[in-house]
Amino acid sequence: GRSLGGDSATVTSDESSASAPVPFYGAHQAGITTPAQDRLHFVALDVTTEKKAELVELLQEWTAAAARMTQGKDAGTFGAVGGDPEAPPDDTGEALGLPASGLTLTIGFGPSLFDKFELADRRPSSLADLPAFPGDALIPEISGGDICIQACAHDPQVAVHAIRNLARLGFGKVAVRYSQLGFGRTSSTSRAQATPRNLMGFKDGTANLKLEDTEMLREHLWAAPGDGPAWMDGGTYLVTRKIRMHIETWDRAPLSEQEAIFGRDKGVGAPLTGRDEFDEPDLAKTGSDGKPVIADDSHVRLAHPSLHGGARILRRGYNYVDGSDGLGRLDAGLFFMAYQRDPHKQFVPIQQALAAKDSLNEYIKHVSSGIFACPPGLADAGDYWGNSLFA
Ligand SMILES: C=CC1=C(C)c2cc3[nH]c(cc4nc(cc5[nH]c(cc1n2)c(C)c5CCC(=O)O)C(CCC(=O)O)=C4C)c(C)c3C=C
Ligand SMILES: [Fe+2]
Repeated sequence: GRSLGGDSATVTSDESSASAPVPFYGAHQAGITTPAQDRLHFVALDVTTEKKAELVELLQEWTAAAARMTQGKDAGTFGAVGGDPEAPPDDTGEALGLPASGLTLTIGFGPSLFDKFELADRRPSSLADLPAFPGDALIPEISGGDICIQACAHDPQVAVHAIRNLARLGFGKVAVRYSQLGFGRTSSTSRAQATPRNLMGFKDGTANLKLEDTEMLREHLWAAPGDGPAWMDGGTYLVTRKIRMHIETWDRAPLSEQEAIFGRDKGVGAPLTGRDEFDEPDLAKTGSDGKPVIADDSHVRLAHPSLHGGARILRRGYNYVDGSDGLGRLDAGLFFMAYQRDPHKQFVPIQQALAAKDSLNEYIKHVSSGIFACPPGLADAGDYWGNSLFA
């Protein structure tokens, strides 16, 4: 990992997979199909400089720092303690001695960025603002953003360090709009991962798109040539929704009601029509009362691809607890993140169905929303975040 004195990080073979680095370069950005790490620090920023050249320069500095930090190195070449004692260090230091911890840094560009720097004609139609949904209680101050950066790692200190150093580099050019910490990944994105649980106690991620589903990822995740502007080929679109849970009310709901809401069993995670977690839900099956076993207003039925022309999304959300709300209730829920080829054909119809009649709605409230275009991956150190957009 990072050692005192800066640029000498090495990865030794005895490092466990939780501490090992994830490659930064590749056809697609890391942090999307990367098996979901345990921790999240997500930040949305607004561009404050009016000079395009300053923004491009920042994106280049960010890319260099991200390439270093994801490999377990300091943000800058001198490091936290290796530089001129009369100057502020080029790394803040709180990750000294810590390994890469699976850190991934994933960038996305929000619709509002394209109102600046005469970028309007480069804005993909898939990046159109999301419509309002019934029940939305969005707080503008924690929604939107010109740019987002998702930091995921197995160590929260490493994720926080990465975002802090990128924000530091952005001083005077961008301003942090909001940021969100998350824990306990609420989705598995690989078949090798056990399915984790959300704060309602249910397994979350069972029917998710997984990195092994190469064919489905091509169809549902990655923007392809002809989809939109060429700068997004090989990229994908991120939708974020901060969804607060009325935890105390939920905790007083009977188990049978909780299971009916999701259409799945709480222990194993099996559909109410099956026995094992990965059994396919049988949406046509009726019980002895003649009603569907998986209720018409259950979450799994309303979100199921069969109701949305086969649309699927890659969910990659995290649990959050932001302390308590001053009224004796936990301020907690799900920071939902989903990647897809076109949010207006995937997230939007699914969320329209959920917002209209999901029985879960009694227990949740959407308080923040974001949509971002995440460009393709970088080939090598000569490339930088946003190169395909600004070039
Ligand atoms: C619009 C997309 C979705 C939102 C918003 C959403 C919120 C949300 N979900 C849970 C918990 C579970 N979701 C589950 C399945 C599931 N959810 C979505 C979409 C949204 N969820 C989809 C597409 C699916 C898969 C449907 C299918 O193909 O069967 C499950 C079941 C287990 C699983 O497959 O992951 C749970 C549990 C919460 C708590 C929540 C908001 C707080
Ligand atoms: Fe869901």
